[in-house]
Amino acid sequence: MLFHVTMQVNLPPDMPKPEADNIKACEKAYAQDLMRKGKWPHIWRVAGRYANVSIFDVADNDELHALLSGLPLFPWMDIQVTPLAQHPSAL
Ligand SMILES: O=C(O)CC1=CCC(=O)O1
Repeated sequence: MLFHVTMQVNLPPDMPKPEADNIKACEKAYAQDLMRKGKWPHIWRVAGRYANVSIFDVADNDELHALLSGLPLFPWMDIQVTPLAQHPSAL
């Protein structure tokens, strides 16, 4: 199942930089592991925002929730999920 996911990151401005840098490094490693496994085939930066638009390819809602809630940045994210279905005009 494919899901369109928007993640808005809201790190507190007063978080110490070393702590923020460590969380971001953990996030990158976690994300790239899922990308190598084919679970996270697309990620794009939203221009002008600390946000991304991603496509997840997972078995079901429960797998998506498990992957998203495991994100190191999850406690500081607003996440919007849109389930995707086949479009009848798609080739
Ligand atoms: O920077 C972001 O958009 C948050 C993020 C998700 C995966 C990753 O590597 O960074």
